[in-house]
Amino acid sequence: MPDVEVTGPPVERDEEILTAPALAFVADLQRRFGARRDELLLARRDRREELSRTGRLDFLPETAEVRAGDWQVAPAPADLTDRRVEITGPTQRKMAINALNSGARVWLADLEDANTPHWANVVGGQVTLYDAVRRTISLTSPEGKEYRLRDPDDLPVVLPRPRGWHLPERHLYVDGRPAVGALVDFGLHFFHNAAELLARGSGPYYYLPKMESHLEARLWNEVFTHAQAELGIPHGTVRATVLIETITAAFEMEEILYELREHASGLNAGRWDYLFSIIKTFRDAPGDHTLPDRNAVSMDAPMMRAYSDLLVRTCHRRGAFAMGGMAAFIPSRRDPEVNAAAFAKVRADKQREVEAGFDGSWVAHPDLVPLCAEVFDAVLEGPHQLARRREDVSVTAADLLALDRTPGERTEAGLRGNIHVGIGYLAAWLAGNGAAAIDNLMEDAATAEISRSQIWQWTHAAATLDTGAVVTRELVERLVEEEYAALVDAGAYAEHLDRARELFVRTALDDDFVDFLTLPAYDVVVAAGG
Ligand SMILES: CC(=O)SCCNC(=O)CCNC(=O)[C@H](O)C(C)(C)COP(=O)(O)OP(=O)(O)OC[C@H]1O[C@@H](n2cnc3c(N)ncnc32)[C@H](O)[C@@H]1OP(=O)(O)O
Ligand SMILES: O=CC(=O)O
Ligand SMILES: [Mg+2]
Repeated sequence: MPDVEVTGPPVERDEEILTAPALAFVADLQRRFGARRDELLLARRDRREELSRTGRLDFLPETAEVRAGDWQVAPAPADLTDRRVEITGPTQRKMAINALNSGARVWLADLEDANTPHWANVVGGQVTLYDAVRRTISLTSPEGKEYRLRDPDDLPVVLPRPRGWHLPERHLYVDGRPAVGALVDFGLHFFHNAAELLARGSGPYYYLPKMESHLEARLWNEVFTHAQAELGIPHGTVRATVLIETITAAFEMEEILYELREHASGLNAGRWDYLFSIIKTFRDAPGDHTLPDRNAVSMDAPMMRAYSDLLVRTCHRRGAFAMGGMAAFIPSRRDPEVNAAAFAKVRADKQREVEAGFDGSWVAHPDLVPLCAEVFDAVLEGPHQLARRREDVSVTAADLLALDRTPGERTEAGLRGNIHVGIGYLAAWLAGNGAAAIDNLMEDAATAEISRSQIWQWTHAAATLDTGAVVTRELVERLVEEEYAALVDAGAYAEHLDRARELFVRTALDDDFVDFLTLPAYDVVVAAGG
């Protein structure tokens, strides 16, 4: 068996991305850092087991000095000082061009929540990013529509988001083992583009998802340090914005910034994975940790406010940007009523963020870029509001864990919605689309995780609904049949619905809780040769 083996199907222009030196670079990352990543995943499991026994979590005593210390992250590079509007989206070519033409300051090029790791997306995404860096990206759609960069000299800064530490890349083997997906995504992008970006006055900048501890941030820092040295890129060129989207990471915001301080740009309030993490972490802990309907948990809930305020305070104290998250409401160019409702809700969300001190925020659709810009323009006096230190904020462990003070009810409509979205989204995912609009909401891997984990928790806790009905396996199975029938009638992704239902039922109901929905879903993709 060769040291490095690509087992994925052929992808257009893969020979430009999977070159021998690029694969050697990724293999080197895998050999140096793969074992440590495996250890960190095991540590996650041990910690979760402890949390499920105690139901308690606190700031780490062993890192008190870091929290008390006087340090700052590296100053922002010139092209990353104004981040008031960031558009997110998959690296599919048409959407990439639309994102680059959207007027946003940053495009989060998503290889994660909004992406499925079909080999065609993994390699195709790298081709898109390669062309985007060099301003050569264009497309003629099957309908004959021409897509070109409107102004190649004035484009958003591109921040790819590699996969989280948990996902393997099962189409690329190093010494007989699947490489770590995150190292493949980062490694290929960095290898092909770091020097080119520098030559163009920018740099290799990334979003880092789903970390659960500062030790995981330390590993990323080691990867950056090594990758830069290996390619002769000056130390400290990389900039990373870390999503604080797990409950354990919320207790280690300072430590995560500290580990990455020579490469850190900011933190982002990834509210959807954060909710998933809360449900997952405390799903079977002693006491009642159930939350109301997914859509009832707003950013005004005390625990979400505490999380968001702590993030702004931590960032600004350390000279890092505080980035807002995603309001899931998607505008519609066809339905004025839906459009108006989406605009009003997104506006309220962005208003809350700018008032809380965030320096910018995310939108999921190009039509929302001007709205987000308008809200931040009205408040920001310069490119950011780092000077607002938020010293008024004081957040305790109890504030972050105030699940029981979250207003809202558990309803049958909520339960049904979780099933509808979960199966509908998984069908899209299996077809290769990692983001979908379902009932005018943006759904991606993070929101689907909430749907299935909430059902797991409600069922295992025998939670009661507003009707007085108890959530049982039988009730869920009956609603699954009904929602499945509705999805069949609707006709979208018909050939994937059976698999999607099977995956959903398994991950929402089996006693053995799967850490990530995308792990068994990826098995299905790989088995189908995708
Ligand atoms: C929890 C988190 O991690 S959030 C971040 C991850 N999630 C995401 O990034 C989701 C981003 N958003 C999307 O993928 C899309 O907006 C969807 C799938 C939700 C909806 O997409 P569509 O159904 O195509 O929306 P719609 O029909 O209104 O799109 C209109 C146009 O805008 C484009 N568009 C929509 N969203 C985006 C986007 N985020 N980036 C670039 N272009 C976009 C469409 O491609 C379409 O282009 P066209 O007119 O040239 O054909
Ligand atoms: O990645 C963002 C989130 O909300 O999850
Ligand atoms: Mg996320």
